[in-house]
Amino acid sequence: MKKTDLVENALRSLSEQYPRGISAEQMGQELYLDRSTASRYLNELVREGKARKIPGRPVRYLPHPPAKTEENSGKGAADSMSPSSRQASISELFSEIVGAQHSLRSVLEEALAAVMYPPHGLPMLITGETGTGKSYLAHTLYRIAAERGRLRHDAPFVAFNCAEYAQNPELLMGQLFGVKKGAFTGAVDDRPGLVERADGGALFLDEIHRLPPAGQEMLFYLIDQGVFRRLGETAMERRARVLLIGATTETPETVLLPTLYRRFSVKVTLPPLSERTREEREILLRRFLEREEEKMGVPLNMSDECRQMLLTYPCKGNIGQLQSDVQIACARAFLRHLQQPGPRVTVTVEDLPQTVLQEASEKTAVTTVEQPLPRNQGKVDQIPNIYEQLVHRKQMLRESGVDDARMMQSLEEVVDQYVRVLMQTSRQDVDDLSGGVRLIEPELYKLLQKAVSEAGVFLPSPVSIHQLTAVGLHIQALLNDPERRKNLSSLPEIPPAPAPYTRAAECIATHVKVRWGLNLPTREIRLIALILSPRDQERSPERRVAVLVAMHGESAARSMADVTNNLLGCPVIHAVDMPLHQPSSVAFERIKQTVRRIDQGAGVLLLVDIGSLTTMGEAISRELGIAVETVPHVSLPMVIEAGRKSLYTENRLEEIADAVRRAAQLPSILSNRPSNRIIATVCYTGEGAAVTLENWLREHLPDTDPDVTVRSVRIDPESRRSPLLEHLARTHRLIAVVGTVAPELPGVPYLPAWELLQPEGVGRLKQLLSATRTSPVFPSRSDRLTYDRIPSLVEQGLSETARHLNPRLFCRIMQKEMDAVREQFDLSADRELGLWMHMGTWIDQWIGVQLDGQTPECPQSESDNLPSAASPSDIRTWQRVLEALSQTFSVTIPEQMAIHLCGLSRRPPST
Ligand SMILES: Nc1ncnc2c1ncn2[C@@H]1O[C@H](COP(=O)(O)OP(=O)(O)OP(=O)(O)O)[C@@H](O)[C@H]1O
Repeated sequence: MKKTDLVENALRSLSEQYPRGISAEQMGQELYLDRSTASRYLNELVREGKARKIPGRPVRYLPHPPAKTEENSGKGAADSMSPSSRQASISELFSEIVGAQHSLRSVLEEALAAVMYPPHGLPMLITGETGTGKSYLAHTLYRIAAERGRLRHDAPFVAFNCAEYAQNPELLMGQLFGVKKGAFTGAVDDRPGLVERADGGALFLDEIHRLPPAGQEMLFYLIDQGVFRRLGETAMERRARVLLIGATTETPETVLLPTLYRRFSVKVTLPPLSERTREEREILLRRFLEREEEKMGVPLNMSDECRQMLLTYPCKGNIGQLQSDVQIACARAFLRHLQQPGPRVTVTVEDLPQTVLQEASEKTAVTTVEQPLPRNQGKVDQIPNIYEQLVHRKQMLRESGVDDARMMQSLEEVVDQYVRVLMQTSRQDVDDLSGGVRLIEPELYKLLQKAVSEAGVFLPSPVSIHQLTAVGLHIQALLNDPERRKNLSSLPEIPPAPAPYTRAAECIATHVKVRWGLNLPTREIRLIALILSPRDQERSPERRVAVLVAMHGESAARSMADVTNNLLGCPVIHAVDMPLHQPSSVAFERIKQTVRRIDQGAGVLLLVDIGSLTTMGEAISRELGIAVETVPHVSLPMVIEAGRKSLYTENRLEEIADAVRRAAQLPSILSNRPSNRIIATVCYTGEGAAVTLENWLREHLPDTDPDVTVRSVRIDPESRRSPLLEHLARTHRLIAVVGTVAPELPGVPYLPAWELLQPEGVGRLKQLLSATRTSPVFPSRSDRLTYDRIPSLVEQGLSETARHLNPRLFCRIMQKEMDAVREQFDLSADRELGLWMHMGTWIDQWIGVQLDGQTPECPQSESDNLPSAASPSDIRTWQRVLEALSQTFSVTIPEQMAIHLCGLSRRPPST
């Protein structure tokens, strides 16, 4: 409805109350417009011939032609407003609403005019993105209408979110309009609906577009004629008078029936937070903090950095999100305060939810890098993405409820580990090239040298080429990879390094900013200082076992090391070649120097071929005081095994040596015997789930297939590839890959781990075995899966694959909620295991999808379309589980999921 129409209608309905005409001021008071605006509209009506002016002081206006006397003109309600209340200004009336004087002024004027419209207000539609304050506005309007006499002072306010029952239209309509006994199965009594409860007051329907067309039509009649019927009744005999306020996040003209849409006389749109002024955002933040402070009963303050971030991050969920982000941050700070009491609670960036940091850094990343970047893309892949690791670790720890001190310690470990990898890679680079630096771009390296030499006068000890290369690798990875720049702020607080190194790091940051426009925040500068400072090397000793291959010949050792490093995708094997003409004293010296250089504090595994080389290890160990374990008769499989095992810091020197000796005895699975059958078990580490599965398969493989070898392999999390797996596929008959992650390996059947523990999975495996077998078949052993093993199996499975979900927490919720499902669907343990993994995997994906700002979608399966539809009680059972998961992980679960799960959990037809 246009404002002039509003004024015209008001002029007509008020003409009885003001028989001598209404002045612009009075009209303004009635409609909460200022005097000049009311006067402008009244004069427009005069020009259009819809009103006439009564000259005098003040000038008055009457409708033209004169209005008919209406019954129930709303006189009582209007009269009950005191003159002073009529004069209350918008900002007084909406004193709680931030923005009433600026961003929201015209919206509020219009909305107020609608609810105050005689006799009982006009139906109104509020649109706006989620969290812009639609519900809040609706409630405030109702309060004003009740306080100012447009509604009874004790009139009800009934709010209902139509999305809540949207998947069950019958239930939704019943909730809203009431139910006649017997209207549908389960309607055992006559039941009034919300419309009846709201009679005489306000009915707020959020997400009104989720009402089915029949419901929208009923609403239309309710607005238009004040009549409705309960579900199951045939005649529109019931009457109710409600002030209807609808709200939607959608474009209403495209989602509402045109009849209903048009029936909303007033439509207002609330602006998103990004369109509100900085001052308004500041007031909102202050107000939310005050509320939290009041709840805590302890003085509260916030660090400047944190405040700044809350005032500037995009905050896609608008005011609602800002409010909940503040609440979460305050709750975390309060928890810390309880553990370490002090005079006040201080909220810092550390307390902010991950989404805030992510959104903030996305924004920074977009704006900071303006210049062309050095390109050395291939090399970036060797550097782990510390930001992603931190985000992941933080989320896992938070969900597991660890305290802040442990969280900090754990994040520091991630940083330490990262610095170690940088240092190790830089050593490799520098050593292998006899002094040259090849992994980082020359321009970047020169710039680092320049920056450090500018600060050099202050440095107590010179920065080594390794340290500088490590810094270069880190910065280069940042410059080349936008994904890393997105999460810059996820670094934890790093303790400051001694001032000279911080100064050197600042110099580097300045040069990087000038050359590439990349702004390195304080934490980044501290990380660089940490790498540069000598203290770092003491703080983070390298703990991996180093592996050295030493062999007679021109290039045998080097080429074995190269093949292995290539297969493992990591430079883990060092090599010393011993040409036949070289005296063994020279070889001894070279090996000794190499051992000294590559030892990281966990010892060196020396793999040699024959002769004098087999005894050198012991002598070197005695001389250097470094643990050296020698394994002779080296072969490629042994080098690969050594490399694989040394990648994990938990493996000790003797364990790796033993594993390598065992590999020497086994029939070589790497020898070129393409007829040998092999099953690879895979996971992201090659050590966790892959090894468990390897053991499981060895135990469960039928005796009829003694030739099948099972081999655990690591899959690279980024590329989902594994050179070793590809190698096995070339050299063997790779009949299946079983694991927690599907590798990129076309043509080889993949069996997810959890499927293997279900009858279908075992069946598939048997088929694969029999299809590739040449000998006869014997029955296999039975699977002894019991219900109580499900949580630990699923936790283990998910911990290999889940990127966002906390597997333990997930299993805890499932343990609590699944009893009802098990009972209702009569689930066997193996089917249930499959369902747990299925759900865990999907929820993990949806959290990721949601973090990317997208909407989760329901998986599809053939059973979804089976004719035997799920019963309401089946759906409800699954809905309860999904609700618990949705709340715990703050993830929106697609509505269809419950039906999808009903399909999956339906008993298989008996055969
Ligand atoms: N103008 C405002 N001034 C002060 N607080 C506000 C304002 N607008 C919203 N809020 C606060 O933001 C919170 C979220 O607002 P609200 O729930 O009304 O948003 P919404 O648009 O209805 O969201 P949704 O579409 O998700 O239901 C409210 O609890 C309220 O405290």
